[in-house]
Amino acid sequence: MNELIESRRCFNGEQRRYRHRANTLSCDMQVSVYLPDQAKSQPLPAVYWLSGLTCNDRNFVEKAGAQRIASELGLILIVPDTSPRGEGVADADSDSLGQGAGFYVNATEQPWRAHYQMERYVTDELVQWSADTLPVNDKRAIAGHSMGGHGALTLALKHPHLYTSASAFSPISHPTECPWGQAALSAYLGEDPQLWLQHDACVLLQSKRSHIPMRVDQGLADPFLTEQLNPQALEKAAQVHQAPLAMHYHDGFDHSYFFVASFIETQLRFHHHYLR
Ligand SMILES: N[C@@H](CCC(=O)N[C@@H](CSC=O)C(=O)NCC(=O)O)C(=O)O
Repeated sequence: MNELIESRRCFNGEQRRYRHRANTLSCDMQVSVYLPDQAKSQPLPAVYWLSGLTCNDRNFVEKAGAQRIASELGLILIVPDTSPRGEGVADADSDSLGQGAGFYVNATEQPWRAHYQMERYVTDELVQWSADTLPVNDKRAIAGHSMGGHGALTLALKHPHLYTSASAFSPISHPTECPWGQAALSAYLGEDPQLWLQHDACVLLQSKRSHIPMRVDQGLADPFLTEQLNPQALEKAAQVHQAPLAMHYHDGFDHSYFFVASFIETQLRFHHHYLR
């Protein structure tokens, strides 16, 4: 099953929504896609956007205002949901676990492992779905916010052949050492912290020599800055291991999509430079 379920004119392009059967997740998934008009005459590069806790595929496309600059630059935006969904899919009474909180890992533990395979979904099935469904070329970037910023950085570091560049707003930078990350990684991967290391951008920067250009934007009025996000740990790991990370701090900005909307143009121009 692969259906176009909504299409609306937006700047010089179309804001679409698809529903498709996701075999890796064993459920149906909704994906939002922004398709600039340039795609009518040539295949275009794509930016994959990964959203944060409590989000689905709509938060970014309705709040970030990314379509205007994507239409100018000729970038297709591909925005998946943040977890598997449905009545038969395990859930938790928490904003940071279960539906809306897939953390972009492949769960190995019960009751999660039957559906929560978000790393494989994003890096494998969604890439193939995009090639089969959309006028994409073979250039891709990945970006995200908060939990999705963690996803963008870790998936780019683990799958560097897939992406030309990666960026994040307010990422959960060191999930093995923060409450959101520890709760999710222990549930999805088991209690042994050694099993979590491959899903922490700070650790991946230490163990892999990364050449992928990365940009992070972080608001300094973000209420989650110290307890959950820890951008300084990421900055330090990148410095020590000479990884190409540009960290930008912004006075007065919080964790919301008002912050994302303020700098999404900067991040899309960053990706466009490498995708050309
Ligand atoms: N209530 C939760 C945090 C909810 C929240 O702030 N979600 C953010 C992402 S946080 C990290 O992944 C978000 O994007 N919300 C949707 C939106 O449209 O703003 C808590 O405090 O634990």
